[in-house]
Amino acid sequence: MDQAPEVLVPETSTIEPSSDTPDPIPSPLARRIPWLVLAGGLLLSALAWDQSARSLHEEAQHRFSIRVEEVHSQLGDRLKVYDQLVRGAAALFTAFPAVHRAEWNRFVEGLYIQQRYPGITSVAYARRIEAMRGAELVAAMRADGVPDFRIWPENAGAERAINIFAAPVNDSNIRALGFDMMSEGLRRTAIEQARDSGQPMATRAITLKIDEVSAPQAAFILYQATYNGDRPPPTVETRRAAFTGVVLTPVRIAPLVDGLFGAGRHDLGIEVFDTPSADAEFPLYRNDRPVAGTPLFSVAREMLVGGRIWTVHYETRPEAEHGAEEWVPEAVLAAGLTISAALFLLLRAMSATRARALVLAERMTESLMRRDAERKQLFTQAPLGIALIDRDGRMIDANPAFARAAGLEREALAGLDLRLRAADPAVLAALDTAIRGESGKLETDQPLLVGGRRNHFSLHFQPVTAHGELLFVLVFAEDIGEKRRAEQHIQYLAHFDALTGLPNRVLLFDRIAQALREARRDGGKVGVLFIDLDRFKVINDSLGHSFGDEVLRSVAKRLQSGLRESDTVGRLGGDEFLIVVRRMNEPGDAAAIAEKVVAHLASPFAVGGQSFVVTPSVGISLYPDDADDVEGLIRCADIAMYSAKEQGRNGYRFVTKEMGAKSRERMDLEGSLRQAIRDGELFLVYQPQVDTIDGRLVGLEALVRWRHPQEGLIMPGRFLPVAEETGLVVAMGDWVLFEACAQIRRWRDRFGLDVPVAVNVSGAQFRDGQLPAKVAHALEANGLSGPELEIEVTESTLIEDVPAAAETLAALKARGVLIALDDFGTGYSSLSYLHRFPIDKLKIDRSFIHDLSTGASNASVPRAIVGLGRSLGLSVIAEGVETEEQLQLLRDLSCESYQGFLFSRPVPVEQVDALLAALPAR
Ligand SMILES: Nc1nc2c(ncn2[C@@H]2O[C@H](COP(=O)(O)O[C@H]3[C@@H](O)[C@H](n4cnc5c(=O)[nH]c(N)nc54)O[C@@H]3COP(=O)(O)O)[C@@H](O)[C@H]2O)c(=O)[nH]1
Repeated sequence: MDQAPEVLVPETSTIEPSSDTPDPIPSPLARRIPWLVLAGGLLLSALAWDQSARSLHEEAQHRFSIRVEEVHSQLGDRLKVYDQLVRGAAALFTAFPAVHRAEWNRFVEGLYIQQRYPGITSVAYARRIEAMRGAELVAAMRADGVPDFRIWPENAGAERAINIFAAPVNDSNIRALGFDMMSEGLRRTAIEQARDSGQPMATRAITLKIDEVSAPQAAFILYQATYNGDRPPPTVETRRAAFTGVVLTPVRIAPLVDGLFGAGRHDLGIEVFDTPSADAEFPLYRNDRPVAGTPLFSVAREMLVGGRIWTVHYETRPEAEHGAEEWVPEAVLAAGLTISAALFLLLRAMSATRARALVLAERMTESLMRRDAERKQLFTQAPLGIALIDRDGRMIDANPAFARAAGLEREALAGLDLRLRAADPAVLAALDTAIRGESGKLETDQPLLVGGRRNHFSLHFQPVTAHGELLFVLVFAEDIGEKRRAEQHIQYLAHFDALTGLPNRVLLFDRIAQALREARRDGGKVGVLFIDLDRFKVINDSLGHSFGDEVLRSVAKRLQSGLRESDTVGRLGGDEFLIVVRRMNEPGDAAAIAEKVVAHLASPFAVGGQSFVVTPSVGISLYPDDADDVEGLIRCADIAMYSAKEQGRNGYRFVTKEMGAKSRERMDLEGSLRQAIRDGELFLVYQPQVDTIDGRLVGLEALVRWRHPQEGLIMPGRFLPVAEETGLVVAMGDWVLFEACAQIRRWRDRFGLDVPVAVNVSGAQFRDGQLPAKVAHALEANGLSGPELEIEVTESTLIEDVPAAAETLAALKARGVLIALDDFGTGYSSLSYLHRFPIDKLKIDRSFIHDLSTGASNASVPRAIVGLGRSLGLSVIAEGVETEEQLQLLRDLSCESYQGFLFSRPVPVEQVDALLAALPAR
């Protein structure tokens, strides 16, 4: 079985869960991973944010430094330009000492100071004069076109520097003309420094004269001294001596600094201090009002301006502290947090998904394993044989049931070529058809495989394909031998009698019908013989059913012997048999068979160590003489059989028209009896039982009669057999029992009756199981205690089922009633059972009494019965006593009581009334 495909299964029947099934619950580490990732993510986000903020800070600082450097150097450059300006202007005086005012004005105008030199209000020249020579200067200036020129202030020092040129020409600069620069301390100091150094020198912060009135603001004046001669004097003394005046440029600081920035672009805070200075805390310039709080960055740089040291404070402006990337750290942080949270959620979800996937995987694995194991179990334990055959007809695998069905070892089946080994060619054909893709079914009574077990099999061939390709052929083999045998048995039971093996009623009917068809077609007669065994009921009841069954089997064998092949003997049921005689020429043929039947049964039967004779009563009907259908023929034969019985049994009769009428009467009787019970047509008569010696009344026997509305009085001998056959005897017996008890009540009330009244109970009543209850009810309903009533039961009834009979009698006895055994002596084994029954009285059957008088037998039986009764303490009564002779014999036998026509026939109630009334009071 090595080459077996996936469907092959090992011999296993248990389903074990897999040990390597993954744990569906995530490990603690796996559960922590999302949290670790979250913590790591938060940390990295914080670090990234910090790093980003730092680099942004450093970048801002770097930007600030560069910007400061840029602004500071621009400021320095501008001041140097101013410096160059005054130097250049001074050089003009060196080259042309007699510069005229108009030339000066043109020179300055050519400088475009307003556009190029922010903050410079004018480029002026102050000439040094001695105080005494002021008037000359005034006269010369006025002559030179400045009519209002005057020197101011008037009370000046010995040395003066009078502002004679101031361009560009405007009102302010014109007003500044004549101002003595040396008259004011700050200016004079700067001028003297400029004179002595030969370098441009600046005043400390001042308010320009031109601004004093309008808008005071910080300014300084840059001075450059001019000297006589072509070259600058080399020493202080020579410079003082050659000093001719100063070029000066008043510079408003605010425009100077503001000019460094574009319009409205004060990205830096700037404060310019003139240091060292007493007013250092008051800046020369501040480009904006101070803001609350500390700036992000600030720096102080120094600058040499006209011999003075300026300190310039730079600081970041709030609006410019942060660059365009200010959002970056927050964005980095936000992104980090978002990514961390997303990662966390993703991992959590993945962890949960994984857990769910693991659970799902485990369930699927378990399910698959279970299904696999179930499929294997199904295969190995299936009661149905299953085999897999490949496309070449070779056995791939087979389950144990198939091996059993084939009658071979399972191992021996592997690789077996079915084409060579199939026992039945039909199996081979079905296999080939299945290999071609068509399923099929067949039944075979051959072995599945050559050399295997022969049986009846049902086979189903099922091709199994995938994508149109044949994988293998599944063969299902069912051993239907049992089923077939059961079906055959059922068939047999349906047509044959289980006890005797003879055809039963169904088959008999069929055979008669067949014979009738033949006779109709070919002509001729059909005979039906209805056989009933005489007194078989007695055998059955007294010796037991198994004994009776054995007798029936023996009878069946004898009936079969001597019959023609074409004739059929069957059993209708009970002790009734039927013989169908086909192709009969004349009635004598049937008579001959009937005689043969009587003759065959005549010799004694030996059953169970006993030898006895069974006689038959045979009724014969003929087709087409008596009836032309099955039912009619059987009914006629049945009627004829009854007639044979009436004629003394052990013989045969052909059916006659009169018999048919009698049979119909019998059926009519059944219907009428039903009605009689219902309509109260039954009544009781009573036969007295008297003492053999003195004729004293010792009891009464109730006997049923039927007053038929049309036919008058009908005796029980006529209707009781019908009542017993139909079961009506139970209802009838119930009525008799109750009516007798009611009569006892009446007689006791009227006449003080003190002898028991006997009631006959049939076998059917006794077997009913309800008798004790019914008796109890009848007694109670009529206020009787029990001994007033005597139950008569026949010996054969008791022997039928001894334990049940003993139980019923015990129950009756317990209720107090008396028990009499009727027809005693006619039974077969009565004596052996007597001691088991609680009996009070034995009734000697009237046949023995009759025989006494006729001399047919001696008195041995009545004597034995009387002796038995005495020894068992039972009273004994003889029935059917008709003559004095019989009575005398009974007296001789010491039989204590009797009943019979000699004393009284059964009489109606009224006559019993008279009898009782005549009795002497006791
Ligand atoms: N289950 C029941 N069986 C009953 C009932 N009533 C009667 N029977 C049985 O019917 C059989 C015939 O009874 P019957 O025709 O009433 O005959 C009885 C007597 O009339 C008859 N008898 C009495 N004395 C004589 C006689 O001197 N000579 C003579 N030839 N016949 C006589 O005997 C019958 C009583 O027999 P037994 O019961 O055995 O004492 C009969 O078997 C009845 O038992 C019933 O209600 N239920």
